[in-house]
Amino acid sequence: MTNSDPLDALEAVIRSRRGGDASASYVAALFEKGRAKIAQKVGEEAVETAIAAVQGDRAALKGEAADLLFHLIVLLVDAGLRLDDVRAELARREGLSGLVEKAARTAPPPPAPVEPPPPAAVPLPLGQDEGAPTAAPLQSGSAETGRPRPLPSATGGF
Ligand SMILES: N=c1c2ncn([C@@H]3O[C@H](COP(=O)(O)OP(=O)(O)OP(=O)(O)O)[C@@H](O)[C@H]3O)c2ncn1[C@@H]1O[C@H](COP(=O)(O)O)[C@@H](O)[C@H]1O
Repeated sequence: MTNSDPLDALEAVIRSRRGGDASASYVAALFEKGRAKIAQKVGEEAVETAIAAVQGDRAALKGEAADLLFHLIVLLVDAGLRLDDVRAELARREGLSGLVEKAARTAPPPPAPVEPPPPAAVPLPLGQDEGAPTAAPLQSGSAETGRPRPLPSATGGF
């Protein structure tokens, strides 16, 4: 099978260099140095890419972007990922505006549930003093503890 995408072809070559002769292959030497070194190269190339862009140097930007992509693929391969994994992630995001996604990320948390108000005092019927028996309370107490039970919420409880 032929690789028509140059990035796929490059990924295949990079993959084939794992465990190779570090004295004969830059990629094999990178793998040998380890993930921290590869990640450092990605960081350096990213900074150089950004500098070239800010300086408006299109030729340098093209070269640095190529260096960045190359080292990023080495890092992905070292981490056991494929370009197809990145493509799938980008496809998953297709159609989701970065502005919408960011707004959802920074949305304030929903308000805390409101505690029900304490039960209102039951007014005494006219002519009845405090010592006399009163009407049954709106809220019945627990038979076991005598403490008032919490009011049920409108939605059936918390
Ligand atoms: N696309 C590239 C590619 N892009 C950049 N580079 C190398 O990446 C290095 C980056 O340059 P720097 O000056 O930043 O790095 P450095 O100073 O050499 O490295 P450090 O001392 O910082 O570790 C250079 O040596 C470039 O030649 C690449 N090396 C290889 N490839 C591809 O990878 C394939 C396999 O390469 P080998 O494994 O070397 O056969 C090649 O056929 C190419 O297709």
